[in-house]
Amino acid sequence: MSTPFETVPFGQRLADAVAARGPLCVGLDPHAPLLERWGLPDDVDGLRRFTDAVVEALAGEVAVLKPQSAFYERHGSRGLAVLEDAVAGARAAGALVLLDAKRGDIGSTMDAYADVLRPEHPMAVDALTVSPYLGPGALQPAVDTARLTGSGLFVLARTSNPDAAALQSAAVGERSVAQVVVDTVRGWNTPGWVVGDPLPDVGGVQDLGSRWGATTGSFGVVVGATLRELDVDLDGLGGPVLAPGLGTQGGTPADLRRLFGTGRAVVPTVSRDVLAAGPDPAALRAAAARWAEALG
Ligand SMILES: O=c1ccn([C@@H]2O[C@H](COP(=O)(O)O)[C@@H](O)[C@H]2O)c(=O)[nH]1
Repeated sequence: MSTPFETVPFGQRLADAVAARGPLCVGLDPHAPLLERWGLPDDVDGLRRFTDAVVEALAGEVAVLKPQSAFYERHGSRGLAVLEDAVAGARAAGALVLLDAKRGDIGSTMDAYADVLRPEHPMAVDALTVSPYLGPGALQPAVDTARLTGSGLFVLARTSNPDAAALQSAAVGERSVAQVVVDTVRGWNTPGWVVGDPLPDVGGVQDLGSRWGATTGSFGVVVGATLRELDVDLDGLGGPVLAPGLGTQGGTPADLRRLFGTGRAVVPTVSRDVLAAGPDPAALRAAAARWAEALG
């Protein structure tokens, strides 16, 4: 694929969107019980009506929309067509689109997964969630594509599900798995660093480039708002933190402040707790506004 580029990198576009609209990300998770609650059938027609309603209500309001790919894939190619239209519609209305697909594989396959970050892709998105389970180096093709196209990645580090620590807090030498992930992403946000290089020395500078602003990098991590304590060191990350787990999974705005304080570039993301307010567009907007205010 040949590729024209976003002239402004994802990290800067995200910082600009947050400045204009606040940091809230709303997830599109059209699971069957939710469609039923909205009075919609669990089929492609229901999926489209749900998705159009959420995009219509929120794409002009929130900084980021995060469609969960699984809920579209389960409806086959027609479900993916709904997702393609939603991504285009959301971006046209000014929201950044983070595709939550948690991709991760060996290099050649990762390269293909990363094509969704190219502007000429039928579902071109601004950023993608990726899984580091095959090793940080396996994600390099996605990093290269993101750099080339001015898009972003969020890497699973300390996820919001209750049993995540069983793997993510396991020790690799002196660090946890999650810390290796965070440190790798810190490297990606450092110009010139490649996997295998010594980690950049942040010299004790907290949040070097991690606050919103011109220095926000395009590579972020996922750290759940459900953690009892922040057991990874995010200092000097240089990029944003996507924080899921709010609302239905039990995380609260107070948890977010306890874990991350106020000085980091955190994107809190809420799906079910906002979507449950639909299908009325005003009610959806009000639910998102309530979260935005509580998180403010
Ligand atoms: O650690 C993670 C990473 C991603 N998710 C995704 O978020 C939504 C669930 O959001 P709710 O606000 O709880 O409805 C879903 O798409 C997950 O795959 C996560 O929950 N935790």
